[in-house]
Amino acid sequence: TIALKHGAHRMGNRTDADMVRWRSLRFGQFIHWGLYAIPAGEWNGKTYNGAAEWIRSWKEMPHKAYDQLYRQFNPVNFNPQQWAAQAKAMGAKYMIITTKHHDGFCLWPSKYSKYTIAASPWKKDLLGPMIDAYNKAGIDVHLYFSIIDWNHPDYRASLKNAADSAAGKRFQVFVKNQLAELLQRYPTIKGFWFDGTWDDSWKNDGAFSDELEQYLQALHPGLVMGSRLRADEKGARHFDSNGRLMGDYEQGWERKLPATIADVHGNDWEAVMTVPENQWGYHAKWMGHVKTVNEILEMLVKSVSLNGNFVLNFGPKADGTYRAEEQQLAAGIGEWMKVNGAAVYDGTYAGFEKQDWGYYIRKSGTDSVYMVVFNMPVSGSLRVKLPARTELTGVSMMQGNVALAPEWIGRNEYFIHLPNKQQESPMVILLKTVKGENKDKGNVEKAR
Ligand SMILES: COc1ccc([C@H]2[C@H](O)[C@H](O)[C@H](C)N2C)cc1
Repeated sequence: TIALKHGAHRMGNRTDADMVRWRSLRFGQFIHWGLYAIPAGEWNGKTYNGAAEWIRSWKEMPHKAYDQLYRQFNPVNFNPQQWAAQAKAMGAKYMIITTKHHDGFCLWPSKYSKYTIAASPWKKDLLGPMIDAYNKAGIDVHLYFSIIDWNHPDYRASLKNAADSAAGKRFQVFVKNQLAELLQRYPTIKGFWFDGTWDDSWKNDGAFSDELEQYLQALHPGLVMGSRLRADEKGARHFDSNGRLMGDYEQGWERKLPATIADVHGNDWEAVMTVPENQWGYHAKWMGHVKTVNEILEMLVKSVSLNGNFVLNFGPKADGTYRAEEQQLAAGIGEWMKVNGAAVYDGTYAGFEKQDWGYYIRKSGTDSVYMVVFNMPVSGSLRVKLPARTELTGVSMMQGNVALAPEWIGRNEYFIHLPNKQQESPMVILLKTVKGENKDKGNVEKAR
């Protein structure tokens, strides 16, 4: 291995209470909200085909015009209690809110910037009421913070000369001050979700990102921060130059999921997902495919089956309301989670051989294994192959707690014959297992 001062400092996952909690939550809500919701992907009658929150980088959008939008930001229909109730009904257990996106506009009245909500017609802090409402609803809050800041005069994508380096140093002080300010103002937040850390100015100062992580942990012990914050002193990001994960979980799964358990290398990880193909902030015209309830449920269940968290993104309008598609999606997901959430919360990789019908999820630290069926076989019979030294002591449908009698079909394999092959939504079956020898057939009958 290469000697590193600013690479990973920990082998293996964190095991402290704050990380155990983060891992148990499994399902989060991302919220991208800011000035970009005003143009909403359109300007001067033209539609921007990129991500709405990046419209300032569009050649048709003059920077000056974008930078004046704060004068119009007045979310008169903002209702944080309603937002929290919607998230709770959906079954989200944590929420990540954009404190400031790459445009640098702060949703809180930061004393380190003039480009904040205090300068808008709304004037008042938006983060505090949100954090209070979500915490009251029993939902943890994490803060998204973009290092890239298109508004700040000292931001540099790369440091080309002494003047750049001086600006870069001033900018690092600004970043540290704003983060400390957020922790001081919002002491109940559980983590930071860093973004905009791909520019050379950041990548080439791994030492700063390392010191910043340690500074924030010292200020707020237990804080959960993903790998996106970090570079090592050789410019390696997420994974250091020895291939070891930096930060508390792998944070690279953006609009994509790992395929198999091998892809996650035993690390904690989290996937973040948009409802359309690539829109985080509110875009008036969603183009292309909009994901359905069952598609999102499969991504959530697959993530948990591979030991990860899944976060679904919402982009509120400039007035503080949600578009109908997002409201319907939240409600539909919530309906399924109300009945089947036990299979998701506190879920982990089960250690069973993957089958085509869907995913296994083990309730953390127990012998209870859930089968979440997405692909009903034409036979209506679900194949289960038990891992070594595992015996099956009970099988039941989650819905209605109906007992099922599996058929032993040789060695460590069983068929679970389902009475009804029809399925409109993912079906959950609970397997009770015990550690033991894979004795001869029918040990389920004996155990009954
Ligand atoms: C492909 O380059 C990207 C894609 C997404 C992003 C930003 C999005 O604006 C959103 O905030 C997402 C979480 N982040 C990675 C930045 C650069």
